[in-house]
Amino acid sequence: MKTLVVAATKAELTFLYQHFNLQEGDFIEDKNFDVLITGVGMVATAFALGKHLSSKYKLVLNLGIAGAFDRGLKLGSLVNITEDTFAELGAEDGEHFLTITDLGFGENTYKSNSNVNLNLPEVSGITVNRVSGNEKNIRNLSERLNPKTESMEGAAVLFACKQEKTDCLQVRSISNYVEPRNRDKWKIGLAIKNLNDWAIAFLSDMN
Ligand SMILES: O=C(O)c1cccc(C(=O)CC[C@H]2O[C@@H](n3cnc4c(=O)[nH]cnc43)[C@H](O)[C@@H]2O)c1
Repeated sequence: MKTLVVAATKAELTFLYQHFNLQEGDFIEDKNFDVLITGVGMVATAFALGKHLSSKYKLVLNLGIAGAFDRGLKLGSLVNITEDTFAELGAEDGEHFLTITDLGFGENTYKSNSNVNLNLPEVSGITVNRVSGNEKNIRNLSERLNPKTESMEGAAVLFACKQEKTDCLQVRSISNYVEPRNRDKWKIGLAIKNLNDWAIAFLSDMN
């Protein structure tokens, strides 16, 4: 059985493509693992996984960059996001937020699930449609959910894996802090390099 590597953009896997000499394209089948590029966001991710996730995979490995709420996480450092929440899924009730669980429509938090020990800091994250860049919104999210990271896909991957009963891991590299938007401070290159170095070693060791 194979591993399915899932990322939002090909740019986030640049060095992995180079190292394993992968062909161009958004779904690549290699000897020991396949790669799926979903597009940015939870809708694109859910759609792509709906098309490609199947029982032929023993593990889904979600890779990407992420924002950090926790200033203790260094830019370029890697985290194992073991729990991820759809932060906006629910209803506003004045100043109060009702989750879909409060509304009686199911879960909004999903966990990763694997026996593999990654030896990376384990954190909980949130998944959003809109990158947080407004002080009041950031404070509300922190108080309500106490997340350490933020991405636009993570919870969708964990959700799909739960539906398909497939083991999954989410490893992300911190590219920026969650704060009022200042793109000049983002360290995307460093985050992608460190993420790819880790992923190349992990996938090489597995096989
Ligand atoms: O501009 C570039 O060079 C570049 C290269 C590769 C990827 C990007 C992206 O913007 C990827 C979008 C991806 O990043 C995740 N992300 C990163 N930081 C945050 C955040 O603070 N809040 C939410 N999501 C974040 C997200 O998962 C996107 O899919 C640019």
